[in-house]
Amino acid sequence: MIYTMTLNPALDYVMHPLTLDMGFTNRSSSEELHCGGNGINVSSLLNELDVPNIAMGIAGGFTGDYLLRRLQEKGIASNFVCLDRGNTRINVKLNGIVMTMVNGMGPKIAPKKVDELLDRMDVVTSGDILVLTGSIPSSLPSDIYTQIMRKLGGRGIQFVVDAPGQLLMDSLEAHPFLIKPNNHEVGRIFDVTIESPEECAPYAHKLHEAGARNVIISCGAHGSLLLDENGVEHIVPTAHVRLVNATGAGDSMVAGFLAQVTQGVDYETALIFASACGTATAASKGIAHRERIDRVVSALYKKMGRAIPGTIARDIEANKARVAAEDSGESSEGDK
Ligand SMILES: O=P(O)(O)OC[C@@]1(O)O[C@H](CO)[C@@H](O)[C@@H]1O
Repeated sequence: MIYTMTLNPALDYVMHPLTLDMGFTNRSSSEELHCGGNGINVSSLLNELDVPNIAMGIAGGFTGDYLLRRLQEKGIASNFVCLDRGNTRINVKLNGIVMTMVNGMGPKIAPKKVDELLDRMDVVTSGDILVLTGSIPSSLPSDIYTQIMRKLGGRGIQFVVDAPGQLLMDSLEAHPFLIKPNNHEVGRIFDVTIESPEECAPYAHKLHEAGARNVIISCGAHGSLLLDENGVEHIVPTAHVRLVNATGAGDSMVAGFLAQVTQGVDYETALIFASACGTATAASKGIAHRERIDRVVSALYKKMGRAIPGTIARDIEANKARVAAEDSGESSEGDK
């Protein structure tokens, strides 16, 4: 089973302002509300791909109730500690000419709620994957990810960590199965400016030597690099799409990679699929749906001049058949 952990979930309120003049009232042309927070995004994409997973975390107040209800409606299994006071944050994403984000701080979390969460983590057992991703609310100890990994260490659990700066570096002592920073985050860690996957390679090796087993570094439209646990570098480009909203694109990559490697697929194929999932979300309002992922997978293989591997091609065909069957079911329902 794959578990995702979102300590500071959010409702992502996406606005599309036509202007952004500081000090004046600006008007948005449309708005959307999505369930957010990195772990929840990973769970949402896994759910699109029908990969069993459970979203864990801490939620509170009316926003937390809404979030948990939406997860349930979408069929995403969850195991959240509920706060007695305080609201899950609302993160504002201003999707104008330049994307601007204002992320909330999140509610205060009482120590007994942290203990409750740590107790609940005993459900994660040998053979499971635990994805630790996203910011840590300021009222929680800054080493909470390390605490969780130490508590669960030695139980045959694989950790995936997608966190900024020191949080990521501290996690390496637990030899995570996968880390996935982007080029900017890696640049900040090593105090360098890097754009392309090729430029990221020396830093991926440093992260590997420091303890990470697989290192993916995403570089936006420049593509992405995977240094796998055998020390082999893989570089894939990005399919060309119209950018709609990059929020959750990195989380979608993590989900896409896990969806493939848990089926025993080779690392290069998993990276290509991960890249397509990230791109599909960047081209979507919210986390990508299955149909768009399939279209982007096909476009990416075409761009690379390669045939789609059999297992993925069969999944795409099966999904097309499912959608067609649902559509014809709907139209015959409508005829009644
Ligand atoms: O404030 P954090 O925890 O660093 O980031 C939270 C967040 O920006 O990340 C996700 C995208 O990856 C969004 O769904 C969410 O709003």
